[in-house]
Amino acid sequence: MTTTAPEHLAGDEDGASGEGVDGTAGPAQDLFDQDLLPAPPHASRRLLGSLLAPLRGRVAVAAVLIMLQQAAVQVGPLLVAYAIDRAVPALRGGSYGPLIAVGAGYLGCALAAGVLQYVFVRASARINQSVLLDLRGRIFRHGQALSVDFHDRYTSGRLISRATNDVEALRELLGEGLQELIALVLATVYIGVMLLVLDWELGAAALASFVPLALLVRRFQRRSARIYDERSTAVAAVIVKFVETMNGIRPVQAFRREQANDGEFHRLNRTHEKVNGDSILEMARYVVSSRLTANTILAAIVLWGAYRVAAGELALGVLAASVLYLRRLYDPIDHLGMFLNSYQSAASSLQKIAGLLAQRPSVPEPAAPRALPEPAEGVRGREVVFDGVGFGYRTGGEVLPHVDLVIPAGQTVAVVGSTGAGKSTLAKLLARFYDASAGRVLLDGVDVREVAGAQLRRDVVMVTQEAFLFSGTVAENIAIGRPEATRAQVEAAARAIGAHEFIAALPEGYDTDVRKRGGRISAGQRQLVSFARALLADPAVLILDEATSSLDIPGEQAVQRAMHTVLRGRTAVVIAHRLSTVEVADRVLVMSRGRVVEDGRPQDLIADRGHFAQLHQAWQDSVV
Ligand SMILES: Nc1ncnc2c1ncn2[C@@H]1O[C@H](COP(=O)(O)OP(=O)(O)OP(=O)(O)O)[C@@H](O)[C@H]1O
Repeated sequence: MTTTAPEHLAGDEDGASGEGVDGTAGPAQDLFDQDLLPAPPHASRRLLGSLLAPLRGRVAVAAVLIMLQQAAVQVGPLLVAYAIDRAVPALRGGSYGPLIAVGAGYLGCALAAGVLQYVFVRASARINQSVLLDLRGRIFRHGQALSVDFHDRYTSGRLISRATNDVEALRELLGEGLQELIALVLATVYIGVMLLVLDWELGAAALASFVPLALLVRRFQRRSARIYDERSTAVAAVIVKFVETMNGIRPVQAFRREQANDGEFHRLNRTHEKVNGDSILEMARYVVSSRLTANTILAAIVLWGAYRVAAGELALGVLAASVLYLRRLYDPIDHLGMFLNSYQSAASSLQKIAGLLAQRPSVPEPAAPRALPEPAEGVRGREVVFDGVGFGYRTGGEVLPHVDLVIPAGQTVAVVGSTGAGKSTLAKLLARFYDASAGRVLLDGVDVREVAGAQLRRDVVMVTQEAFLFSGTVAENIAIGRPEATRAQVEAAARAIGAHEFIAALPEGYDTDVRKRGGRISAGQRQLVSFARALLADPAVLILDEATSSLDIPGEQAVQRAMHTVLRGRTAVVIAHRLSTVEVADRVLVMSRGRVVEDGRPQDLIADRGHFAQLHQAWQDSVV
């Protein structure tokens, strides 16, 4: 099943610029439309192995415990046979000893089995919790480590589904299913041996009865594997739709999408329900057919056994014990179905998680990072070079055909151009959210692909329009790029860009939690906070992508004033729609269809009467 609609969410989440929506080729049939991502063979088995490997010792202890527990449980029918064939005749002869021994043995075994089970359940619960803790952590870390390119295509709803629904499926398997299976396998082995020891003919017949039962199990397993794949995809689709709608609740309500969304959600919900129904039906079919088969076999064995008892070939106690053993074997056959259900569910979930974890960042860390040279005395910025850079998003056509550009250290460059011209893309290549498909982006002569991620994030900071705030206080949000900053430094940064007044007016000032009521912060204020954040991070290269677009005129003027201070000495790339922003620039680049079509000082470009002159005129007209 494919869920194309949620892909739009990726664009919305990524940034407010509506990326991916007007992509040239459009994200038609992307592999990422599917839940199952490509993974190397046996990836899920290897994943499970790597999760259990550190717990080897504990797994071994749990295995010994369950073996002992099953041994204690399976002695019961043997004691019954002894009671019927030996203790009862002895009692008739006046000897109580054997019967007392049987009673004491039965009690002792029951006690031992109970204690062992308790210890085993505790041990295996600890193993399960460790595995799940590890797995959830891995999914989260991996999701964070994967490049923006991955998140453009794989929606956050799917990621949530992996970390919740799929981990939960594994929890069910490890929690209950696996314990039952181990107990069942061990019981089968013990009972098989006991039956053969008691009476080899009866034992052989009982073991042969496994053939039809195994065939039934196999058929059920095959069918439920398919159903479980469908089920986990259907669950993910429901989650994706839910997350998409709730994340975009404002546009949903603004555009009256509720009814259409209801319809779509209902459809996905129904698909989920139907797949669930199929799974229950399949289970019911299996339970009925396996019970019928088991009971028929049991009836045949009882008849045959009774005939042999009558003929004096078999002791009554042995027949009774054999029937008890067989019942113990056949009774859990329903559970085996349930176990197989949770096994299928977990196997399909594990495969999806393994597929996710097998993804490698498209913007990898360099194997041998190169340090950026120490800046020259008095220089804060770095030289930026685009050397024959070409780029296209994976889901679209070519966006930047060929860019050659040199920005000397300390220069402020404004990038202007029509919507979709490639301005943000240029900036994102510089911040290395994506890697160029051709050519190189150089920082002080070093290819950004060779710079360690940590250094690059320190040296190149991008402030975007969305101005995302993390949960936490305003001060923490400003200090994100420099957590060691003192409160005085945080305040100084806020003052420098004119954010101090509104922050001081918040209920708890800099300590106001931005996610709590009362800490609600407007779009413009969010931009001021993220601007202060960038200032405090003090990068060598600052990219402002429409960073002042949500500010009102006084707010913007405050930022304009601050910009001169903020940008002085550093290299800055300012993507601007407003004339006022361009005024701070030493140089203007005009982009059209991924190419730099004009490049020069603002006043020179105005004099040249080209694109920029026209834009400039239009701006001036709109201001008047
Ligand atoms: N994540 C993405 N996946 C696919 N295509 C994308 C993505 N982001 C942008 N594009 C496409 O690349 C082209 C350039 O987009 P870009 O955001 O760089 O333009 P822009 O000049 O910054 O536009 P705007 O001024 O509207 O923000 C557009 O056609 C856009 O649809």
